[in-house]
Amino acid sequence: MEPTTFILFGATGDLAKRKIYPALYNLFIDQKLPESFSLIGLGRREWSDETFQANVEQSLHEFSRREAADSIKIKQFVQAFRFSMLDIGRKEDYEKLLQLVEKREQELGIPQNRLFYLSVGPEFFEPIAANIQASGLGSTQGWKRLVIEKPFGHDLQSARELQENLSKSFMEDEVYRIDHYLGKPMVQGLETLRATNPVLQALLKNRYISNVQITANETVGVEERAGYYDHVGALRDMFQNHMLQLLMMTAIQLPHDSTIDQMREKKKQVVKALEPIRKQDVSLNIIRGQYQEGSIKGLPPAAGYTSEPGIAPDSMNETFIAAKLQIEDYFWKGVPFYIRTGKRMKEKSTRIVIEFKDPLTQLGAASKDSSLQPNLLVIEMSPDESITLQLNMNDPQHKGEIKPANIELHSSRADLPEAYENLIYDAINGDATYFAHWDEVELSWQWVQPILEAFEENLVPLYPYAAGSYGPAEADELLAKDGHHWLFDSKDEQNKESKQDSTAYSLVTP
Ligand SMILES: NC(=O)C1=CN([C@@H]2O[C@H](COP(=O)(O)OP(=O)(O)OC[C@H]3O[C@@H](n4cnc5c(N)ncnc54)[C@H](OP(=O)(O)O)[C@@H]3O)[C@@H](O)[C@H]2O)C=CC1
Ligand SMILES: O=C1O[C@H](COP(=O)(O)O)[C@@H](O)[C@H](O)[C@H]1O
Repeated sequence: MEPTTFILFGATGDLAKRKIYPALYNLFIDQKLPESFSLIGLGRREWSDETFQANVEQSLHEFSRREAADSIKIKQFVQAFRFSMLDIGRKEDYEKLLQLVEKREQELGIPQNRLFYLSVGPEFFEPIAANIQASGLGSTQGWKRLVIEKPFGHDLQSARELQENLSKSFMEDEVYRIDHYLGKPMVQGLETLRATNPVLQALLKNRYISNVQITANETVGVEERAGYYDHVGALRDMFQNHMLQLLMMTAIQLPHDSTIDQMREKKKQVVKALEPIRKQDVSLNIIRGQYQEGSIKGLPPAAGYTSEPGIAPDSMNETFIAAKLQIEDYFWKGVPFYIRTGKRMKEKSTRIVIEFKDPLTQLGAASKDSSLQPNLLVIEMSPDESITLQLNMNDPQHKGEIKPANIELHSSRADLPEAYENLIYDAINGDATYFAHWDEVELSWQWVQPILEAFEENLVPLYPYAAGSYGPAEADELLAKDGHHWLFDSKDEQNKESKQDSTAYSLVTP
């Protein structure tokens, strides 16, 4: 791996301590960091290197997936860390930073490979990129990369403006837009699952598939992020980025071992093929909701959204969204994709469910056997990671009866890398496969824009739902009018019964 200087804006912030330091530490333990690695943390606080290192160490104790008990390893890890005070708007701070970066490069005898990680609010992306360029930090003799956190823009126009400004300082292949869902191991495995298994590849098309459901439900509420979330809502926070990326990763068709360019082109084609939604039709296909007081898993009632600290009492911001989308291409035409995401839901669950058609009904069998459950392929990403195939089998104890059987594959490794580990590793190695390309981001905003406008103009009702539920009843009706229902929820009685009755074959992969 190439020697790297990791320059972290926002080194004193929440994301750095909860995600970035633990990810770097786990890469270090797994020997997946370059041998010559130097990190320079930036913020306005007057921290010495020692205070910075102590804060990093503390964050490992609090947030690392691995117990950070080996004090020798931790000391080795943090000795690469230095701190420099920097106010984003002060040009002279960048000159001081350049001197420190060059000093460290000389001390370590390493080339000028610089990775700038912007773990700061989006209003700072442009001034930082411009100052990197103006100060000479960006004129390296090695490579330079810019890793930026979400959100990338607030709507289509602001995203375009941001892109235009960033492109004055960084080329597109130097920009790594983080979408942490693309770092999740199950998401990264989707393409391989399909491309290397002809049995799945053959079936993943409209001829055999009834519908696809993508869910990212959370039990947490707005937490301490009211200032951010109340201006953003579920549509911008989750749907425009994470959920549409999951849709692209589910729908792309690629040969095994395809290149990054092929993958990006195919992802782009998927969003391009999404049937556009007109502002006046938004309420037909999109349900928005806001959580009210309610109890999750028998705990004391959680406050309603508008009673949360920092939220406007009359806020019309959505904390839930459910949508029906159609991909107008050769493979998926006619297959509805249902997407939903919400806060304060009954359970934490991120999953993709693919429901297969019932060939018996299709072939016009005299009467459909109502005990038959649909075949399902379920990809669970959170809280556990697994792949389940639901099939129908003869119940050996009651001859002639047909029962669903779930074949569940899960990894025996309890310590799978976290999304940030995968993504930071890739950024250091210059592999942008699992980062969002500008074309995808722009097309996603383009598709979402009429929905943003319809919400702003109040053309879509804001349905209340109780905390601890599965969202407003209208989200169920969205599917019911097509003859479907949300699958694999624990309230999914049909599925619950079938699970109770079903034979489970649990396979653990090495
Ligand atoms: N926290 C999370 O879970 C997630 C965050 N994100 C994104 O990550 C980014 C960072 O979020 P988060 O860590 O939560 O934010 P915080 O508010 O916790 O941290 C902000 C950081 O920015 C620095 N900062 C603010 N103003 C200035 C300035 N004028 N000059 C120099 N540094 C400044 C602060 O340093 P100091 O105060 O020392 O100046 C601090 O380190 C945001 O874009 C957010 O949307 C994305 C996904 C999840
Ligand atoms: O990006 C975000 O994601 C989290 C949910 O991430 P997950 O990996 O726990 O599913 C969400 O809570 C947050 O609001 C959003 O900004």
